[in-house]
Amino acid sequence: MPHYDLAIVGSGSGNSLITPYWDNKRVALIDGGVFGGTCLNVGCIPTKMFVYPAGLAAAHHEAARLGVDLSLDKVHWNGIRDRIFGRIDSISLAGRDYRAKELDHVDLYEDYARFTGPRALRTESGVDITAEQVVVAAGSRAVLPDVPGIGLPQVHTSDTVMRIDGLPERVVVVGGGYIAAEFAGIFHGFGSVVTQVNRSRRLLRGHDADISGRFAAAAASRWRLELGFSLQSIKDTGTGTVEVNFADAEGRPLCVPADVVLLATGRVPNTDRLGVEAAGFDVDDDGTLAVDARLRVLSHGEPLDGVYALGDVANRYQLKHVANREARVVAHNLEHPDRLRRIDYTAVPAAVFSNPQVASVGLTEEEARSRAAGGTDIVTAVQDYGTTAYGWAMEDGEGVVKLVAEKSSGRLLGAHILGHEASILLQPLVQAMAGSVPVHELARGPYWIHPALTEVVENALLALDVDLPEDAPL
Ligand SMILES: Cc1cc2nc3c(=O)[nH]c(=O)nc-3n(C[C@H](O)[C@H](O)[C@H](O)COP(=O)(O)OP(=O)(O)OC[C@H]3O[C@@H](n4cnc5c(N)ncnc54)[C@H](O)[C@@H]3O)c2cc1C
Ligand SMILES: NC(=O)c1ccc[n+]([C@@H]2O[C@H](COP(=O)([O-])OP(=O)(O)OC[C@H]3O[C@@H](n4cnc5c(N)ncnc54)[C@H](O)[C@@H]3O)[C@@H](O)[C@H]2O)c1
Repeated sequence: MPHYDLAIVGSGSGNSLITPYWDNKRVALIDGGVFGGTCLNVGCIPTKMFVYPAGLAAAHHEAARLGVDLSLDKVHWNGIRDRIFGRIDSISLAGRDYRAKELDHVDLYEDYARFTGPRALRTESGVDITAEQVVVAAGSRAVLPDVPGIGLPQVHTSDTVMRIDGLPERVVVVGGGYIAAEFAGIFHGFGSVVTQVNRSRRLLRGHDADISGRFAAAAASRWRLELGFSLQSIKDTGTGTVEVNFADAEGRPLCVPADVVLLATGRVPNTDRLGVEAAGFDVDDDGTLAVDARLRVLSHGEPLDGVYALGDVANRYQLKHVANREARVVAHNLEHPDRLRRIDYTAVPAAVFSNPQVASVGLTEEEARSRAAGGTDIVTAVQDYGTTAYGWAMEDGEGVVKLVAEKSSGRLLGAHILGHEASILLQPLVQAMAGSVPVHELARGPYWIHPALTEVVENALLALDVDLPEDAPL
């Protein structure tokens, strides 16, 4: 039975753990899927490679408002698709070949595996592996509603929809989260007729209510949006298209014809496919592997030495920058078992690369008010892009920055932005929250470039009614 110094399940964020430290040791890297995991192959990277040209294609809508006539002549979907995957597939393949062929100390098992003990695994093809230390980086997968027609060839998840042949004329997007928002933006930008249908009445749940409300209004002004409808069935019309059937809480039906259906109804951690019972690993209520602050997997509430988990299988964020940070902590802890470091989840930001973009960090207004200790005053500021010079230049009537802070300390508790380049505008606010820079220092300390769009962030900070110390910058 092969025995390793380190066994890693999952070649996404798990791949980065094979540092030079392991050069003279034996490492098993196990992945039954495409080498490189979700972000590279079917997630962050290809989606954003579609988002960018879709944004260019959508520019004619905005240009008309500004007195510039543009037209969208043609979208070469297959060309765009082949350019994107020509690049991505070769990166994945090169990574695979490097691990499989060029590194003598690494064995790549291209197979799914299940645990038979806390440091023992069996691959699907029956190879038993043991290791001194183990990392579970097995990610998550799309959940599919159990309805008739789910297996039709017109029905996709984010794993397959980016590879379809030809730009579909009519797309139905089912769901109201990140993935639904991003793909509705992509297909709308390219000129497909998009219908987005979501079960709950709120899009981008978990976001600040003002922002999700504004996002829903923006979405409804671009594509057809139906809220409060749950998917019932998908029917083959026999002509190459489908009918997508929904019903609301009262049973009222909604039927939308489509060439392509995208199911974006959430993702679940792959914990259930790992044999966690045999390993004795604890699982949290949300299905993620239970870990301590040092990212050691728990068994009966106690951390297992040398057994770590990271990424979507172990956290509720489902974000690549979180998985990457966790991978750095785990890499350190594997190499320094006597000096274990803890993960810090302070100020984790997220962005939805839809049209418009949404970005946020920290608490929503509702969360801040419900969590505030007695006597703590919560203050908010809402600043429209359209109130700043750059917003005038854009004739923007949609973008907004919303900030949430503690009045007495000037501590920024949350920042929520919707609009052009929201993900970039958010970053100084993330920096401030991570570095505990109070609102008055961030607003009045550094110069803010005039008349850049960042002035909307500066003005939102200045508008927050926080208590100023006497020596606050002017
Ligand atoms: C469409 C889409 C867009 C996204 N966009 C963004 C974005 O813009 N920004 C962002 O921050 N995040 C984004 N995400 C989320 C991000 O991709 C994930 O959070 C991140 O990739 C998770 O990394 P991971 O290492 O945990 O898992 P993965 O990268 O999924 O790696 C897990 C690997 O484990 C393998 N595996 C699973 N089970 C087993 C087993 N039993 N045996 C062997 N191998 C196994 C899988 O084949 C897979 O390769 C997006 C996700 C999707 C789906
Ligand atoms: N830019 C990014 O950072 C990015 C992009 C994509 C994905 N992600 C990550 O991937 C994760 C998964 O994204 P997601 O959008 O699939 O999940 P999600 O959980 O955010 O959204 C799922 C949506 O589907 C709806 N839904 C569920 N069942 C339904 C049904 N039967 N009929 C109609 N609607 C239904 C829900 O109401 C919800 O709005 C996110 O949590 C996110 O962290 C991140």
